[in-house]
Amino acid sequence: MTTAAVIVAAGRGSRAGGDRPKQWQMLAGQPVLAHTIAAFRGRVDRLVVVIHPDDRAAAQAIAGDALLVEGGATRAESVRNALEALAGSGLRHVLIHDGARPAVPGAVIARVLAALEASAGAAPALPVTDALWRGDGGLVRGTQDRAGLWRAQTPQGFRFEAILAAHRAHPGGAADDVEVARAAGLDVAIVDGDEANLKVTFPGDFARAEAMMKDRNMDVRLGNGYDVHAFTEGDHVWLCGVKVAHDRALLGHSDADVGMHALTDAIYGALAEGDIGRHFPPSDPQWKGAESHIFLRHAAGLMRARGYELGNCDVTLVCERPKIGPHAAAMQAALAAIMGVDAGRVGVKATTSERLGFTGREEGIAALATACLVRA
Ligand SMILES: Nc1ccn([C@@H]2O[C@H](COP(=O)(O)OP(=O)(O)OP(=O)(O)O)[C@@H](O)[C@H]2O)c(=O)n1
Ligand SMILES: C[C@](O)(CO)[C@H](O)COP(=O)(O)O
Repeated sequence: MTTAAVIVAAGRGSRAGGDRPKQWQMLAGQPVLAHTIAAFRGRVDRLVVVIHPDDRAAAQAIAGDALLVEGGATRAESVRNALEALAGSGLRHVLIHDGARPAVPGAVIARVLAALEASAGAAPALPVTDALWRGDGGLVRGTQDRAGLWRAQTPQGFRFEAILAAHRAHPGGAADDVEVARAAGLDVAIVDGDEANLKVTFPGDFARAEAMMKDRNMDVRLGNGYDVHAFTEGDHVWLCGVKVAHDRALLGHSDADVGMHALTDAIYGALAEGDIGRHFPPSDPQWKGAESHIFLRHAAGLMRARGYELGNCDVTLVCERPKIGPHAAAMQAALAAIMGVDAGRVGVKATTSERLGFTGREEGIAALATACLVRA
């Protein structure tokens, strides 16, 4: 395991108003916190959500496999509780994010992760663009030079052991984890933040966050993939990540998983990134006999690096035999795990070609796939 995300959501949201804490109010049909958790799925190896003890039942309903940890009286205490819960698990990096920032773009998370390769800490921020005043009693009393001033956002990322030690040594009262890290002498790189990554703080922020999400959901990309592999002698085939016993095998440079290849090409297609052959040339001997999850994992990684997430995908296998129905659920689960998405976003089905053509004559298997990518 290398990277975890800690999502702090134990506050009471007193400034946001409403009949429940802001992270439990609805936004685009789901609790604020459900959007925040979804933004990190598939991007980190482990998720921790820090909750208030009163919210355990609500949190269990949306947390999936995330670890739930109880928070403290301040944000810093909540973060510390999560870091202590992760201590000793061999983590390299940790991203610490406000549960109240539900519209964090995937590209911001990717920028923080990339910057951590060269720095002990990295955090997104936006430069201050408005003039700054000091005011008192309703009057402007002075001005403040804005040069070099930034508006801090999250996720703030750190080498795990370094930020754990920094929190243990800090006296408390820090506004964020960058302050804690700097107090311990760590360098923190600034990466580009995003206006969409606003923190829901006041009542009007719910509508702003929802508008940001709607704009983003309009950026939809479709890709299709098609692949064929011929039968040869053997006793099993690999289809959509599942080994299926059969009286033939599929012939190919890799493991010839025709369904996974079609899906991988559909994702590359949606990104205008060519096909598997461009990224893993068949002329390169290192890919001989390669397991196809390497290709699909790469396509899913590229999708996230470009700031997209999988809306859904659908694979159709065309063959007379083997029968796919009994394996379809396992295939959905295998593809979903490789791409880091819920199985409900992955369709796998099959058809025969009514004994017509090369699939009908059982000379090989064909596969078609469609992938829908949405701006993360
Ligand atoms: N004891 C606390 C306080 C805050 N937070 C979390 O830290 C994030 C940023 O804090 P803020 O926006 O100040 O949230 P609240 O403390 O809930 O809001 P308010 O100050 O308006 O009460 C939020 O996701 C909040 O849930 C936390 O986990 N534990
Ligand atoms: C961590 C933070 O989101 C950085 O902008 C912020 O400091 C926490 O929120 P608060 O409103 O300052 O409590």
